[in-house]
Amino acid sequence: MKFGIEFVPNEPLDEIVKDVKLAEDAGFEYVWVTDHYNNKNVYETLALIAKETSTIKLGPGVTNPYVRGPAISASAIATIDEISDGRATFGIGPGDKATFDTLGIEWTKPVTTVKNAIEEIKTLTSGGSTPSGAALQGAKAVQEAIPMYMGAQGPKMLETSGEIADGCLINASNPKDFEAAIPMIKKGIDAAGKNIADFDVAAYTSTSIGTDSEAAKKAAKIVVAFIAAGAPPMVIARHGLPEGFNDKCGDCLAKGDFGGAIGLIDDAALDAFSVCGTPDEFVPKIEALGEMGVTQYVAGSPLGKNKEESIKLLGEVIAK
Ligand SMILES: C[C@H](OP(=O)(O)OC[C@@H](O)[C@@H](O)[C@@H](O)Cn1c2nc(=O)[nH]c(=O)c-2cc2ccc(O)cc21)C(=O)N[C@@H](CCC(=O)N[C@@H](CCC(=O)O)C(=O)O)C(=O)O
Repeated sequence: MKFGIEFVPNEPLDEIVKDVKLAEDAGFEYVWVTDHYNNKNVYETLALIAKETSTIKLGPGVTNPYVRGPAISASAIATIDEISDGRATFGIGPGDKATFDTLGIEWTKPVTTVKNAIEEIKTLTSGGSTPSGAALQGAKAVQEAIPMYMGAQGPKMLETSGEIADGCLINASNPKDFEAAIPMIKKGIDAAGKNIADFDVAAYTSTSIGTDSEAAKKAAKIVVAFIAAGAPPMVIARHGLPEGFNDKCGDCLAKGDFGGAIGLIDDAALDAFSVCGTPDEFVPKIEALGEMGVTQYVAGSPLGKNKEESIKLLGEVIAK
């Protein structure tokens, strides 16, 4: 199992760099930086991380092809690849409609748009030019191809990731979600005549680890409430949660009743949408994900009550 860690660039950048260095020392192989227009810029954050680290692979987890055209993303990730001396990875997903409505950006044909973007970025970063004549000159074309990952959850997006990408980052924490997702990815892999052994299935989880199990669970509840609120009814049913559970969470959150939302999150909901507990409790949960075909465990927000302690404890899990 490979281990990755997610950072959201909405805190002081020197804090993020310090925590990424801790993660690198703890044995993490990947750092994924989220990309939302209202946070700090993903590429400037990655550049700082690249300068201050030496082994961890790094990339956007995930950007989208609507706020930046493929050629701009290609230039940005080729630059990160140069700064990091060949450690860049690239995660791209379709983004979400609400964000693009806010930005006044038309969000159409997400599968096709992501697919075309990946093809174009692959061409440009390996020194080629697009049919319209775009080509990277100053942004050094990379020696090794930069691994392409897709942020995907829907059936078509998952299938497309198998077909054209090197891996995918799936926002899910429970083996049941991968039981459903991996056959869809495999459909794309088979259609492209590729081998699933060469594909990285990353569980982009909500993680909360601590020496005190109950405190770790408590720290995850608000994040799980947001995840549950965004989960489609099919996923709610998959995890045996009561019908309308997502709407109940969403209603509380919409009213700003965070106490009410947290009150809804019981162990069943925590188990469905997060991985929580002590290092000893983590091991069987990560093994269960591995048995379902997950090849990279990405520790996502909140990590735990105390980020530094959580990164060190996750290092203990990595070492097991
Ligand atoms: C578009 C959507 O795809 P999805 O995979 O479910 O998208 C949900 C999320 O993955 C997407 O919002 C991501 O951008 C969210 N996301 C992030 N989104 C961000 O904006 N920033 C982030 O940092 C971020 C991180 C992230 C990490 C992991 C992860 O899994 C997702 C992440 C969907 O509805 N897909 C369906 C329908 C696709 C569709 O629209 N099909 C149409 C059009 C087909 C075409 O496009 O050609 C059709 O069939 O006619 C499907 O895949 O089957």
